[in-house]
Amino acid sequence: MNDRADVDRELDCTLEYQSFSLELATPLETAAGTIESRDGFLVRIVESTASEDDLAVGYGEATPLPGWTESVGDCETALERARVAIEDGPAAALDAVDGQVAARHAVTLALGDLRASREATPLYRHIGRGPMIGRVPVNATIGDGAPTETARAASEAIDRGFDCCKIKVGNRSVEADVERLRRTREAVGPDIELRVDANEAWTYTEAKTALEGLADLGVSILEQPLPAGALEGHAALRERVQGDGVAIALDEGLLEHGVDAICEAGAADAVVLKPMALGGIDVARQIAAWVQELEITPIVTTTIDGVVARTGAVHLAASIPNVPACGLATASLLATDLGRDPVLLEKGAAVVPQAKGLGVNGVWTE
Ligand SMILES: O=C(O)CCC(=O)C1=CC=C[C@@H](O)[C@@H]1C(=O)O
Ligand SMILES: [Mg+2]
Repeated sequence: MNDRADVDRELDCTLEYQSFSLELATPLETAAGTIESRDGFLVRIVESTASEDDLAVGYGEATPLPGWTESVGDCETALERARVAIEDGPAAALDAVDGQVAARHAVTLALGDLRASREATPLYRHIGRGPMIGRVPVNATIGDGAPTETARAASEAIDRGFDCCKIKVGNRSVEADVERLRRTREAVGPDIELRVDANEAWTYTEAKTALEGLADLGVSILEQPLPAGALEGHAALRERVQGDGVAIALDEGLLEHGVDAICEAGAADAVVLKPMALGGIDVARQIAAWVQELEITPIVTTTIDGVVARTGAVHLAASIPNVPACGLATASLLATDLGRDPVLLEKGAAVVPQAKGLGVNGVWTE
């Protein structure tokens, strides 16, 4: 913090971190592999001044994911650097985690939580400076499974109040995946939004074939059908699907190419913003504002994180005007969590915490 008040306050910051391991209730099957557990670090930053009672605390979470972020080892090394560097102030701690996206996510989230708490404002209003937002729309996340299993999981999600489901594809033949979506559409009816995520699994020909079937089933978004590098391929798919309602979203492609290249190639209708993979909700918020200027839709998702990072992603989504359904309802994928979840899911939306800061408590083990 560098406003006038801070100089007068002689701020003193400490940073600590604790490792954790969270099992998934059921492994999440994706075309990029199976996610069985989430190992990471809880981060706490305490800012104090000479006066005893002037203490502020912020929490962050670094949950590396292979293929998306640095390794757990590199993350821990970066956090140790930040633990020492913060004696010279928050900016030094940020320098210490530069280039390590999960570690930077944790430090920036803890600083954001701390600063928003000092402002006595919810984190989403601290980062977006926008109006009060009560809820953000969310999608259910459904992994790869047999047609009957997929249709059942989607029906259960609808029964729990969701009106949007994102289904993992790309592990089977295109015909088998289209059949999975057909059975799901039969089970949930015409009014539920269905999206699919292929995690780079298809060739252009496979994606073209899939799109014909998916369009007939009213699928709204096809996420990352081709390898991350294939910008021209995604642009060509977009030209093919003009008017048939299937939008192309880039996820891994955003991390590979960035916004400029995607926009220049005309490769995406939407981009997926994963704060953990982008290095923080601050970075993701800037990208969201940028792509909305370019009439590209931002969609926020977790990286199947603990409650601290997941709640940070909810605040990020709440700070983005007119955000569509986001991949934030991943708490149920975890068998255990870091602490109580301040985010209630109801009627297809996440109720945004209005407490000061992040709004997560009881996660730190003394
Ligand atoms: O978007 C969602 O519904 C939840 C997040 C999600 O699907 C993912 C999180 C992390 C890695 C991937 O398996 C996957 C994705 O590719 O979007
Ligand atoms: Mg994805």
